[in-house]
Amino acid sequence: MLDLTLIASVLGGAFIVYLFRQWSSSRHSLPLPPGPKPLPLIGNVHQFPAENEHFVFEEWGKTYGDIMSVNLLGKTVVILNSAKAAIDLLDKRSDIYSERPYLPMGGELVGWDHTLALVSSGDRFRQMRKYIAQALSVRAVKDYRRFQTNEARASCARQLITPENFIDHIRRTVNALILSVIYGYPVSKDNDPLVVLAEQVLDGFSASTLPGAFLVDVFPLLKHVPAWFPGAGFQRKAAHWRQLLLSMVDSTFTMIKKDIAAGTQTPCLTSRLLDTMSDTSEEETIKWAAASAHTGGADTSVSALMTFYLAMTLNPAVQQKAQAEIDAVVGNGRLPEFEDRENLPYTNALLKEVLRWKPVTHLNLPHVSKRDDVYEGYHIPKGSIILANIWVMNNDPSIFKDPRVFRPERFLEADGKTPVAIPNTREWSSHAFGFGRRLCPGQSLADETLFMNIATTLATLNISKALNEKGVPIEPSTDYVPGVISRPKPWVCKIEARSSAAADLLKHALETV
Ligand code: HEM
Repeated sequence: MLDLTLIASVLGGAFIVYLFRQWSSSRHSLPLPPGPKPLPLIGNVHQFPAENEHFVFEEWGKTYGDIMSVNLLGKTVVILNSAKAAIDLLDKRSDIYSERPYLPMGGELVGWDHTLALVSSGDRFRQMRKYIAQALSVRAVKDYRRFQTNEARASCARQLITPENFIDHIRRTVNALILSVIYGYPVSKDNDPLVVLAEQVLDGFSASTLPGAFLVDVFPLLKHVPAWFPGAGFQRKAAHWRQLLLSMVDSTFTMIKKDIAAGTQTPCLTSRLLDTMSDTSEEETIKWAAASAHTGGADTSVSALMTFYLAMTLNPAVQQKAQAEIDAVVGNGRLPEFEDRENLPYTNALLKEVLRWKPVTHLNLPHVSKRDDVYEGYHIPKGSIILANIWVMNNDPSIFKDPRVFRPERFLEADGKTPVAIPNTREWSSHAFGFGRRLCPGQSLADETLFMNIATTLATLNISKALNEKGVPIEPSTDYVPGVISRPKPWVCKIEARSSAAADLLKHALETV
C-alpha cells in the first residue's frame, strides 16, 4: 500500500486545484462547451470511457453537439466531433493548439517526451519537425521507391509461403522499410532482433500512455515515490520500458555512427541529417528525431495495411474491381510500379477508403491549448486537452453516404476516374493524419508504402474468408484492439495466388531481393 499521508496530501492538493479551476472558470462570462453533468471533485471521471471512446463520444454528440467538454479532476477535455471544428481550432489556430499533454508516466518516467510525438512545442519541437520534414518530403521519399517496391513484392511472396502468418508478414515488411529508410538497417530474417526490440518498445508506449492506466498521470507528485516503495510498481514498469526505449535509440545511433566512420553506411534519413549537421550539439536532437520517425512510422502503417487485408476479406466485389483495373493497366507479365499509379484511380480511391473506414488513430493524438480561447460562444480554458474524434469525422453521413460501407467509389466522380473533392478534407480525403502543426510528418512515406503494398497485393493475391471444417466461410470480426494506435483484432482469412504467372513473378522477386 502507498503511504496514506502521501495519498491524503495528493488528494488535498487536487481538491485545492479543483476548487481554484472551478472558481476561475466560473469567473469567465462564457460557458464551457456542453457535456455530461460532472460530480464535485472528480468531474466526469466516472463517465469517461476506458475504451472505445470514439463510439461513446459519438453517442454523447447526439445530446451535446459537435463541441463538448468533460472535466477530469479539474482538467478540461474538449471533444471535437466535427471536421469543421477541428480545422477551425487545430489548423487555423495552430499557434494556440499545438501543445501536447504532460504525461508523467509515458512522457517523463519512460522517456517518450524526448520524441517528437510528445515533445512540448518549442525550439526542440521545431528542430525535430524540420529534420523529419526535410528527410521525408514528397520529393525525398521517392528515393525509397525501389526498396518499397522490392519489399512489397517480397512480402506478397511470403504470404504465399505461410499465408497463416499474414500479419507477421505485414509487420516484417513495414519494419524492414522503416529501419532501412531511417537507419539503413537491413532486415534479412523473420524475428530480426531490432524488429523484436522495436515491438517491445512500442508495446511499452501503448501501455504507458494509456489514459487512466496509471495513478501517477492523475497525481504527478507520485513520480517522486521511489521504486522500492510498496505499491510503486509503476516505477519498476517505467524503468523497464525506459531501459528498452533507450537501448533501442542508443544502439541504432551507435551502429550508424560506427558504419559512417567505417565508410560502410547505406545512405538513409539519419546519415543524411548527420551529414548536414553544422554542430555536434545537434546530434542528440537528430538521434531523437530519427527515433521519432522510426516509432511513429511502424505501428501506424502496419495497422493501415491490416485494415486493407480485413476490407478485402469482407468485400470481394471491391477486390475484384481493383484487380480488374490493375490487370488492364499492368497486365499479367509484370508487377505494379509507382509509374502506374496515375492510371489507377480506383486503387488510389481504395487506399483513401482504407484510411477513412477505420482510421489508425480514432481520436488523433491529444493536442493542448496554450492559452484561453473562445470558439462558437464557448470558453476553452488554457491547458485544455483537445481530442479530435477522427472516427466520427470519417463516418459523417452528411459527407460520406452510408459511412460504414467500404466503398472506394465515394472518392471518384461518376466517370470513375476523377477524384471527388471532399469538403473540409485534404488530399487524402479524410482526417487520418491529424491536424495543424502536429500533422503527421510521415504521410508521404506512409502513402507510398500503402500504395505499393496494396497494388502489389491486388495484382498477385486473392484474399477471402477462410472456411471452417464444414466448408462454411468464417465471418471475421471487425473489432479493433483499443489503444492510441488501433488495429484490427487478429482474424483468419484465405490467401492464395491469383494465377501461376503471379506466383512465378513473386517467386522471382523474392529470390532477387
Ligand atoms: C498510415 C500511416 C500513418 C498514419 C495514419 C499516421 C497518423 C498520424 C497522426 C494522426 C498523428 C497525430 C497528428 C496530430 O497530433 O494532429 C501522427 C503523428 C506523427 N507521425 Fe504519423 N501516421 C502514419 C505514418 C507515419 C510514418 C510513416 C511516420 C514516419 C516515418 C510517422 C511519424 C509521425 C510522427 C513523428 C508524429 C508526431 C508529430 C508531432 O507530434 O509533431 N507517421 N501520425
